[in-house]
Amino acid sequence: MPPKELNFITSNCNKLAEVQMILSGIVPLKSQNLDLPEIQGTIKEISLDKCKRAAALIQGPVLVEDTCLCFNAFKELPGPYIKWFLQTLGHEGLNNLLVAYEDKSAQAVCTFAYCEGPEHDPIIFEGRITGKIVPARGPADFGWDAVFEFDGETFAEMDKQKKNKLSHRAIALGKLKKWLAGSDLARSE
Ligand SMILES: O=c1[nH]c(=O)c2ncn([C@@H]3O[C@H](COP(=O)(O)OP(=O)(O)OP(=O)(O)O)[C@@H](O)[C@H]3O)c2[nH]1
Ligand SMILES: [Mg+2]
Repeated sequence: MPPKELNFITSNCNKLAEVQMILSGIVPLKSQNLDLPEIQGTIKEISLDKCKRAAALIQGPVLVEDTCLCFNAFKELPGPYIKWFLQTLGHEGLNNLLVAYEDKSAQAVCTFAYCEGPEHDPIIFEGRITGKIVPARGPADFGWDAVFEFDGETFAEMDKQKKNKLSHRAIALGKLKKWLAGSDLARSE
C-alpha cells in the first residue's frame, strides 16, 4: 500500500531541497539527517541495502536515495563512488579524468528506495539522464551540477524549477509519484 507520508533519510540538504520541491503538494515529507553506511555493489544493491539499514535504525517506514554519476567512457564508473571522486579531485579533476577519451558523455542516475519498515522488502524507483562532462560553469554549491551539461546548460546554470522538472531525480520521483497514485506499473524493476 502506498504510504500517506514519506520520511526521507539523507545527510544531503541539497537533495532534500530538491525532493521537497518535486514532491510539494503530492505527499507530506518528513526528513531525518543520517549519513548511512553505503556498501559496494550495483546501483540497485547499494540503494536496497541503504534502505534496509535506514529502516532498521528508524524502526519505521523510510525513503532513501543514492545518486551516481557514470562516465560512459569508464563503463559507468565512478558511479556510486562519485562522492569520493568529487571530494578528492574536484570539478577540474573530474574533467581531467576524461582528457584521454573523446567520449565525454555521462549518465546521472538517481535511485530511490522505499520500505515500510525493517521486516519489509524495499522497492526501487530509478531515473537516468544523459549529459556530458564539461569545465565547471555556474554556482558550485551542489556536488557535480557545475560540470554536468544537459542540452547546452550545466545543471548549476539551469533554473532550479527546470532542473527539478527534467533531472535524474525528477524522473525517479515521477515513478514514485505514479506509484503513490496507485499504479504499480510505475516501478522501474
Ligand atoms: O551536482 C549534483 N547534482 C545532483 O543532483 C546530485 N545528487 C547527488 N549529488 C552528489 O553526488 C554524490 C552522491 O552521493 P550520495 O548519493 O551518497 O549522497 P550523499 O552522501 O551526499 O547523501 P545521502 O547518501 O546521505 O543521501 C554526493 O557527492 C552528492 O552531493 C549531486 N550532485
Ligand atoms: Mg551518501
